[in-house]
Amino acid sequence: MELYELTIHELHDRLKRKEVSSVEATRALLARIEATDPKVNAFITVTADEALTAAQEADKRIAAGEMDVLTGIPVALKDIFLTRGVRTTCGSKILAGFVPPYDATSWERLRERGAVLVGKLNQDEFAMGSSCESSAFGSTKNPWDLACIPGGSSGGSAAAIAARQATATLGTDTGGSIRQPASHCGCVGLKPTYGRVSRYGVIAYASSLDQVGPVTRDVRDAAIMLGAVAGHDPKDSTSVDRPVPDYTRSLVPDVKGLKVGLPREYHIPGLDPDVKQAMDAAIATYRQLGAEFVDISLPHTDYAVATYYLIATAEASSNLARYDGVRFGHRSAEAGGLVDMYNKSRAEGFGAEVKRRIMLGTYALSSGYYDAYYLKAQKVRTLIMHDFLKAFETVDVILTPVAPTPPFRIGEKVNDPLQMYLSDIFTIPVNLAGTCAVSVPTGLSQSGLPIGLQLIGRPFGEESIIKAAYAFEQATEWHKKKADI
Ligand SMILES: NC(=O)C[C@H](N)C(=O)O
Repeated sequence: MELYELTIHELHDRLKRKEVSSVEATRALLARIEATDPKVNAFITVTADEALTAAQEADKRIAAGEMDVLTGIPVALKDIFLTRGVRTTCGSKILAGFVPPYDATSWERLRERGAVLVGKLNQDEFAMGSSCESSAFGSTKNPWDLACIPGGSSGGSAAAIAARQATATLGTDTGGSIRQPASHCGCVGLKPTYGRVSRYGVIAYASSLDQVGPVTRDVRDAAIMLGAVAGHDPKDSTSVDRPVPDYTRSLVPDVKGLKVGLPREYHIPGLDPDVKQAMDAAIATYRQLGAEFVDISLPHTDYAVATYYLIATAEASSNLARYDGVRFGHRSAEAGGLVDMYNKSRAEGFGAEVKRRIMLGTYALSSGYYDAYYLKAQKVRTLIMHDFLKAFETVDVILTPVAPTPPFRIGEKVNDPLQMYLSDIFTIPVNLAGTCAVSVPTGLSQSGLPIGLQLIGRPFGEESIIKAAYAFEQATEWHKKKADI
């Protein structure tokens, strides 16, 4: 096994036994990035020098016996996390030269435990997209097939894991942005309950939906990363002040008697036959393991995509108002007066998808339309949330596909935003309900591309989805399959 292929817990064991140093592991990953990233384009910025300095520090801590499970582990972050002194672009030209003066809380927590940052990862611009094609820094390719998308918006976070360029990564998920790329790249991706992880220092897209979470090689690593970043942060008033369990204690391969809900509304006509087959096989595996299946209904599912694209765009139009050419980022060189400067800076700095969403959101919030669109969407959101809470009265977890199709080809949906938006049909309701879900590898398509299954838990039920995901992972071999790159 090469050093760059190890999970967090495997590398930790070797570091602990002093078989390898963090500097050696970091060098192995940096060399791997250099060898593979010209093809994959998962990284916007590689922080080689900073990484080696941090790895030396970690080795000192290890030598002094001050070791944590993350000490010396090379990680990479979606370029939406503020990193002090390291350029942070959010995949946008408007922030191309932005160097933040402080760290996001989630990164600060990893850093304090001794994690080593190897770089910042590509993403859809401002996290708006499902394919990583809207980045101003070129699209990321799927390491399983370079002609295909890795998913989005945290496409770089998933591609870097699949290409073995980082031991673990962090992404963000507003409507599926962790789970869908994890599913498309054969990784584990976990979106925690809204409020479980601080959003401080995470560039805001849709603040009532955004949530930070890990993308990893296996479920154990996801549990480790979640435990490290979760918990109350006085700097984010939406982070919830409740104790953080030791999620690794949920790594028990036992689902006997677990009640798993199968929502009837998720049997959509557009479901790809390969995805359907992978789901059927997953259900059979869980049955063999002793889980019980219950037919459930989430009656407002049909409205989820429309509701999401009203709320997310409304919040985005407000959040992105700060990019005005004065406070952050790009300022047009052409501008005459103040208004002209705003207009030109934003016109030059934002890409097409971001502009589309700002316009949609501004329209939905404008007087006369607010009640008809935004307010109505908020009411439907509550109904969707109630659907889930009702379902969780009878089941422990809900099982669904992550995405309706395996990874599609680069360019296939770029000119058809509606088709692109439908990629998140199974993930969006979870964000609207504010609850948690994980994506786990569950098969390969006819053409050998990864497919993921989604396990949805009740609010703050991360332990139950980790347990169910772990049992499945231990019973199958899918997480051991590797992209041939
Ligand atoms: N950001 C996300 O979670 C992805 C979703 N496809 C969106 O564009 O909004």
